[in-house]
Order: sequence, then structure tokens, then C-alpha cells
Amino acid sequence: MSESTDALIPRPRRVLAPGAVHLPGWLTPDRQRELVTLCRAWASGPVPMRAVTMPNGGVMSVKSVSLGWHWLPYRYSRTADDVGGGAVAPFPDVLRTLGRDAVTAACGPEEGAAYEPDAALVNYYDDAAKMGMHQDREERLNAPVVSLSLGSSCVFRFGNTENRNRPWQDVELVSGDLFVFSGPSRFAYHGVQKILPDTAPSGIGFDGRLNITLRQTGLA
Ligand SMILES: O=C(O)CCC(=O)C(=O)O
Ligand SMILES: [Fe+2]
Repeated sequence: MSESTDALIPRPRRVLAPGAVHLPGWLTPDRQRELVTLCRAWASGPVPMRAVTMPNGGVMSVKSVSLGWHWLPYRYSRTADDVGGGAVAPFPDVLRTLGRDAVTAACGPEEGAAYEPDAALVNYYDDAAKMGMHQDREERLNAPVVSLSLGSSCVFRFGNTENRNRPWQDVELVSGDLFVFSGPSRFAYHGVQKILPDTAPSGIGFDGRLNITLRQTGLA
């Protein structure tokens, strides 16, 4: 969204369902660029970005890299078992602080202070990539999931907690937006329907969309 459109049509904070909070423009442009630079470094190793192969043989269109704990369907590992088996990079302090700030903004200071994210997923979407409806449910706790968007906008589908079907709500997630799944919405189904090409803010420094998802696994 261009800056002028942004100014004309304010996007207020929205609670889509109890515990599902969308905070548009939560990251400043400087913070967005800083995170893009960090994502580039995280994507360069020790574990390379890869498209996950699902148990049915399908290959995801999104490319991803994990920090802290490596996610593969449907479990976490300290080693990148489906990409060479190397050790996963440690969970970065910068994301721990960011996660707490995000949960504080969405849920309040008590939940923010208690948040101990230990797994991050950096997802890269080219203009054709999507993510099917799913739950984030490999975690043993119901601590919030924090989701940050960078680059091109997308149509994000926020569903219900029962199944991948309706009712759902389609929301545009724009560069800098924060979305938090917490409380009764922690295990809601969700997905990315499509990327909206050529919508990234100027100067963001890459094509496509990046999503950073933070989770607290409850694993030791
Ligand atoms: O890209 C997004 O906004 C969602 C990513 C997601 O749901 C996931 O990685 O589990
Ligand atoms: Fe997810």
C-alpha cells in the first residue's frame, strides 16, 4: 500500500475473534528494513532455506528456515533432519524481545512478560506462493503465536478452531503488520491465499513477501 493510500485509509487495530489480534503497521519502516537484513542472514545458514516436502510427497510453494527449533511436518527437532541434519541456529535474542513486545501490544503486559518464544520460522513467498489452511499445533503450550509481515501484502485467511472450512475471514496483511493468535484463537486454522504482487513498500530491498512466525514450543 502506498504511503498516500495508507494515510487516507487508516487501518485500525482489529480483533477478529477473541485472542486473534491484527495490529496494522506495528513495525516502523526502519524496523522492517532491519528485519529484512536479519532474514537474509538467517536464510544464509547454517541451515539453508528450503521448500518443505509434505508426507504425501507434495512440496510447499513457500520456502522457509527455522531458528531455535527446526520445524518439519509435523514435529520440531534441534537438527535440520530434512535438510542435511545440521544443527539449527540458536533462537536470536532480538526475536525474543520483539516477541515480548508484540504480545504486550496485542494481549497486554502480563502476557508479554511471560512470553518465552523459542522457535522462529522465516517464510519466503514469491508472487505465486501460498500456504494452505492449517493449525500451528506442534507446540505443547498454548502460548501466543506472533506473526510479522514484510514486503508484499497478502490475503491472509483466518478461519475457525474446528476445521479448515468456513467460517473464515480474509484479511490483507501489509508490510509491518503484526498478527497474534492467542487464548481461544491460539489454534485457529489459517493460511495465505495469495500474494499481492508489487505492493511492497519502496526501499524494502527484496521482491515477494517474508513472514516471521514466533512460537513457544514447550519443548526442553
Ligand atoms: O505467512 C503467514 O502469514 C503465515 C505463516 C504460517 O501460518 C506458518 O508458518 O505456520
Ligand atoms: Fe501457521
